[in-house]
Amino acid sequence: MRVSSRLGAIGFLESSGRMLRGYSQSGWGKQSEAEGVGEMHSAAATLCHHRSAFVGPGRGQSEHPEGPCGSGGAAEVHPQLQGTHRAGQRHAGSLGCQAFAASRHRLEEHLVGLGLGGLYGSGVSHGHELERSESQVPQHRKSHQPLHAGGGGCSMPHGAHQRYSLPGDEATILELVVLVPCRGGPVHLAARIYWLLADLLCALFQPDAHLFVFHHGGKEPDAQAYFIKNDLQMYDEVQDTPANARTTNLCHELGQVSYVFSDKTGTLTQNVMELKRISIGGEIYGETGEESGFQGRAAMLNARLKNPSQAAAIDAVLEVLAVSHTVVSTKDRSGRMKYEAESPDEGALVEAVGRLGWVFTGRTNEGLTVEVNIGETTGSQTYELLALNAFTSARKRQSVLVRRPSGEVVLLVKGADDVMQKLAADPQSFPEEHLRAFAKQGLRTLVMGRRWISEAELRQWHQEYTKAQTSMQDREGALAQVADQIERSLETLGITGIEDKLQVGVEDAIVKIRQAGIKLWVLTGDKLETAKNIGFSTRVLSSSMEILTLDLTDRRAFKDHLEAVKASAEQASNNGVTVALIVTGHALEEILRREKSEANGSERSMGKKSQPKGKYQDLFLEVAVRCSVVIACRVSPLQKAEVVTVVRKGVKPTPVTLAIGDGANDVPMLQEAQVGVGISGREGRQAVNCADFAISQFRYLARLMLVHGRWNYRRACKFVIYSFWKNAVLVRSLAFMVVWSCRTGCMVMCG
Ligand SMILES: Nc1ncnc2c1ncn2[C@@H]1O[C@H](COP(=O)(O)OP(=O)(O)OP(=O)(O)O)[C@@H](O)[C@H]1O
Ligand SMILES: [Mg+2]
Ligand code: NA
Repeated sequence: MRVSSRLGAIGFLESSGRMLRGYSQSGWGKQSEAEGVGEMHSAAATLCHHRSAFVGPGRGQSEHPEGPCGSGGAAEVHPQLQGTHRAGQRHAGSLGCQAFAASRHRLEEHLVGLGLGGLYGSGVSHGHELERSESQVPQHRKSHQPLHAGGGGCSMPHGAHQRYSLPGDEATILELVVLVPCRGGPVHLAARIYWLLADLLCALFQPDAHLFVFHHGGKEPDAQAYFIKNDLQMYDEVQDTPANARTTNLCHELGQVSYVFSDKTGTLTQNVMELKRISIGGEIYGETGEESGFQGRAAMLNARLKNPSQAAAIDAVLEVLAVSHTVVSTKDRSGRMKYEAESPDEGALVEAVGRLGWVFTGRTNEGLTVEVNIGETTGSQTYELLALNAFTSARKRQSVLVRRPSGEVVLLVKGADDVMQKLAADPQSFPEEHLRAFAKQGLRTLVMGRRWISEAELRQWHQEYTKAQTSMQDREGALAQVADQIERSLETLGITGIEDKLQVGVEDAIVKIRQAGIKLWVLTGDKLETAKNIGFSTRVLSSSMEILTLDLTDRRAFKDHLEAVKASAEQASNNGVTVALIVTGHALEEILRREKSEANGSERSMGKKSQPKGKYQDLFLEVAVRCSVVIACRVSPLQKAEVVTVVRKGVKPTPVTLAIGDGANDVPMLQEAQVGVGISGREGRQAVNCADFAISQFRYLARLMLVHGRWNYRRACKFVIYSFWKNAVLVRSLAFMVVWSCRTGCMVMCG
């Protein structure tokens, strides 16, 4: 098709209605800009030399004094014009595109006649140009179709060619040619369009990495957490508990952990307690061995018969075990006693002592009843419960004040060896040797004691006890204080050795964790020897290690002691020997003891904001960072948390810490570490409820950190990079869009 004449400009009015811009199509991005109708003509004139030409109206009516807006200019068709006509391509822009060749005044008249003059401007050429082109048009149709009204979008295809002649002036031809800007042919265009669209689609339809990784509030299901929850290799069939991720946004932290703080009892061990040995009056009954249960029954009964004083000592121990506890009993259908204990130690003891002839049968309003079938007084006995001083990890002991069936008032106590030694009436005759023997076998030890209480003391003390019980603030502290008043000068009766077997697979998990270069700290409320023994059997400690012990024997010499330990740690680590440190609760207390601030006035105002450092905190850390294993024993729940804080804040660069525990005494530690892992064990759900992850066996920790943690961390890293890329792509496609559409905002599409 030959085209006789046309205009060459693209013009539009900005929404203000004032500014007119004409854009040249000579190469995209190149533009000539003109303001005002008058200048549009010159803009159009320059455009005439180029193959594409548009006249586009702005939206709405121009307020320009010269009338309808518009632009354009008549021009000769560029020789290439015909080559660019391609059917099937559309200009889908928001501008109406018209090209006219006409003489200006006639066109204007005509457009007004068509009712379009207000909306469409016209670019016109001079008649002589038109005349010349007319001769090249062999045939023209008359057409009075209205042009696209409204300026809201022209959907005429590329190459659309319409002619108009003005009424009564057949010689003047309006010719409308819609040209889609294109350079380089259809393949080029198609490639560009494809690329642009693909780019935009990529950018717009990618899931947003930010949203995915960082912006979830904990309850939303998260893919990473899903993998953890559904990992069959972390599912405990026996207890029917899968792993659980309670805080989903910590999943990737699992892969960066460099310090693990672990509890001992119930975390490394099963928390399935069994009484194995008892020391009474210088004699040890029972043995540790493969057979389950207490094996010293026969020997004990024998000793009872032979020696009356030993018999009394044995009865006294059994009495404490059967009466001083918080166990609740129920009878099952077959009439057998079943015990529910908050403390697994107590459960095991009550169970074992029942087999030795002191069966705890239950609690009533009056007190607790015991079925005795050993010794002189047999049958059901009721002990009136006068007071209960509950066990706490800080007190490390528990006692009951009871009135025996025979009428005497007695305080029955059991607790950790070190506190019981302090409370003993005669600390010198404390059976330390047996204690050490039990602990070396990895047994948990408890010491039994008692004191006869006079009626007068009972009356006076009980008043204080009732007051403390009803105190409105810090009741626990008040109760502990009154308990301290009565728990003193105890007669030491005996020691129990309770076995708590290691969990399956703990050794392997610990070896893996240590091979990964992760430092392992075991923090336990249990005593040093027991902890050390468990340390060896879990392979936390090994005989090739240099094991250093930090205890508080003399407060004044403590600094020198610490310096000496530091020197040996340095020497050993320089020689390539792995160093392990065992630190006691007393030593930790001294290390973390805060020095009184010099300016005592400002002490309060400084308050919690800047907690002063512990006295020997830095020195201790210098030792601790050289050790790949640290065992802290006889630590209180608060100290467990403080140790985590010291490492978190003191070690540089700041490490990611993970704490794992099962009991209520681990809760502060779990909350202090960045990642808290609870073991859903036998000590209630407190630890699990405040943990970020819950597993049912220690051995799953290795998989949680080394497999899931690593994967999660890698995924998170990829998402971050992906997110950067996505945004780069988005901006890039917009940038190309701007250039290619000549800043018109018009999208060129295949149609
Ligand atoms: N019910 C109890 N009655 C009396 N003393 C107890 C009782 N339970 C524990 N003890 C003593 O108190 C100590 C501290 O107990 P705590 O619960 O803080 O730690 P743990 O259970 O020994 O160890 P871990 O911190 O590893 O769980 C125990 O080692 C034990 O000697
Ligand atoms: Mg405990
Ligand atoms: Na525990």
